[in-house]
Amino acid sequence: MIPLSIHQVKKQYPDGTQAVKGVSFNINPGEGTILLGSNGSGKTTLLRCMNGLETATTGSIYVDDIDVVAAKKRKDHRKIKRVRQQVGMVFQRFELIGNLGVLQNVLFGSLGRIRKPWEMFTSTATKEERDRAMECLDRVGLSDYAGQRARSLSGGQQQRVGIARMLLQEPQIVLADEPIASLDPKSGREVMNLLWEIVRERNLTVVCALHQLAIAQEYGDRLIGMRHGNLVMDSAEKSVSTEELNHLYDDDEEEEEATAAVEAEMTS
Ligand SMILES: Nc1ncnc2c1ncn2[C@@H]1O[C@H](COP(=O)(O)OP(=O)(O)OP(=O)(O)O)[C@@H](O)[C@H]1O
Repeated sequence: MIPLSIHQVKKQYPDGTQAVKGVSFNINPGEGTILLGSNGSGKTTLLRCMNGLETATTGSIYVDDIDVVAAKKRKDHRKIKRVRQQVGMVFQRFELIGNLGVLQNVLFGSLGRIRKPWEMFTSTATKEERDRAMECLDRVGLSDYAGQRARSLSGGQQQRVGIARMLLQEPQIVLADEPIASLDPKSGREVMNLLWEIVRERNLTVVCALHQLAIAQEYGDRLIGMRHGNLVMDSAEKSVSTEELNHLYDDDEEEEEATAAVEAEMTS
C-alpha cells in the first residue's frame, strides 16, 4: 500500500496567500524523500497539511486509507488521531518544553494518550511508557541526560530528543521540517546521520524539507522541488542535475512578475 498519496493539494491561507497551488505525488513505502525549494515555496505548509496541522483548501492527502483533508474538514477526531499516531514530526526548532526534563519531553511523544492540553502536565506515565521512552533516548545516545532540563542541552542534543520523542510514537511516516536548519554544520550532519540511520533500520517513510543541496543529494532517495507553491521537479520522474537543483533557488523576480501578470490576466 502507498503510505502517502497527495492529490491536487491547494492551500490558501485566510489572508489570501496561496501557499500550495495544486501539488500531487505519491511516496512509496520506505522512501526517503527530500523536499526542496526557496523560502516561502510552500514546503512547511505542505508538510503541515500532511499530518493535519493545517487543513488543505482542496485536494486529498491519503495516509494509508485515511484522507487527512476530508477528516480535518469533517472534524473527524478519531481519524485525525489515527493519522497523528502514524505520522511522526521532527521540527526545525525542536518544539521541546525547555523547563521540563528530557525524559518528560520524550514522553509527550505518546500524544495518543493525551486528550486535552492540560493533561500533558497532569498525566503520569506508566512504567512501561517510561521504559520505552528511555529506550528511545538510548537509541539517540542521550539516556544519561534523561533527568536534565531540555533547555540545558545543545541544539544538536535537543534535536536528538525531538527524534526520540518521534520514535516513541512508533510512526510509519516521518515528516521532518528543516531538522538541521538551526544547527551548525557538524551537529547538522550528525543529526541527519542519526535520523537517516533510524528511518532506514525501521524502514520508515520520510519526507524531509531541507535547504542544504549537498546533503539532500547525499541522503535523498528522491528529490522533490517546489517553487511558488508548485511542484516543479521530481527526481522519480527524471534525473536531476546539480544545476537544476540550484535553479530552484534562483532569484526569480522576473518570473514572479510574469506569473503575476498571467494570474492577473486570468482573473480579469
Ligand atoms: N499562517 C500563515 N498565514 C498566511 N500566510 C502564510 C502562513 N504560513 C505561511 N504563509 C505563507 O505561505 C507561503 C509558503 O510558506 P511556507 O512556510 O509553507 O514555505 P516554506 O517553503 O516552508 O518556506 P521556508 O523555507 O522559509 O520555511 C509564504 O508566502 C508564507 O509567507
